[in-house]
Amino acid sequence: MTDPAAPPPPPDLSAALSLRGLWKRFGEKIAVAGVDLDVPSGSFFGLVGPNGAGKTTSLSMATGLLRPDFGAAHVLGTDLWAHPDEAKAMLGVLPDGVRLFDRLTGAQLLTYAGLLRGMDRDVVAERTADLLAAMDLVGDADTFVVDYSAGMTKKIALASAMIHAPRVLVLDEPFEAVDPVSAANIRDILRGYVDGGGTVVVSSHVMDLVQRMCSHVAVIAGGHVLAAGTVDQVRGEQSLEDRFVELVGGRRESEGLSWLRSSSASS
Ligand SMILES: Nc1ncnc2c1ncn2[C@@H]1O[C@H](COP(=O)(O)OP(=O)(O)OP(=O)(O)O)[C@@H](O)[C@H]1O
Repeated sequence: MTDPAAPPPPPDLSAALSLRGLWKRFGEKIAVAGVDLDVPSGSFFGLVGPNGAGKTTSLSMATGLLRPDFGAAHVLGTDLWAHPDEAKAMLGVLPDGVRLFDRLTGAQLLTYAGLLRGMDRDVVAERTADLLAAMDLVGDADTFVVDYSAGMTKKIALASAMIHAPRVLVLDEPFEAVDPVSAANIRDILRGYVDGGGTVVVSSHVMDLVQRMCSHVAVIAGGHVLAAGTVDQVRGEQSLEDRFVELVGGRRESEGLSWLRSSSASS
């Protein structure tokens, strides 16, 4: 946990993402309370934490979607809030609760994402075809995104985040609503991306997936980082899930819901 009085250490300019002293308050609610975090370049980094822990708020501030009240974020040594264009060119982001231009078809949306990034039209066409194939969306390339299922929408949003071949991918819950075969395909794509020198940051509630897939993990709760390091360092001799529960606490006895048990229903 960060001592609010202590100045944060200087950023790690070699890290893919280096967050220092990030704070965010919404009205009375302090969502993020002094997050310091380094995501090593070339890592597959999992961000885990209970509901409302501050994961999405931290990732939004780390990727230029939300301005912090205090603190700084560096992307591969570039100060995000001082040089947003330069830093954002290196980032691919799958935000939480994606809102897309859904009156476009899947193919049009990818083309639009590539052209917005200033890419050459031929390269965009080639990558659009590759990404549609990789995401198993070729058959729905000409369907409007508004008519996509939740999992298909997640996949086309992920493809949009990748079209400019960013050096760092930041993905908020990328596997939510995605079917197991597509999830396995996406995991393969992400592993290949990391093997090729990219860095992936994923937030997830699925501990087993993070333990299997990620090289590094940070546990965040109450707006603070409780533990961070390699997955083995953080989990020690336990499973990541057990370690998470130990760090975060919060297991509740369900006695309070005795009225929900049919055997005790009397009124
Ligand atoms: N725009 C907002 N206005 C007010 N409160 C907000 C806003 N965004 C987030 N919060 C609050 O900040 C806290 C952290 O939210 P955040 O979405 O970052 O959590 P999270 O760890 O991503 O949660 P989850 O796992 O449930 O997605 C929560 O208490 C949330 O209610």
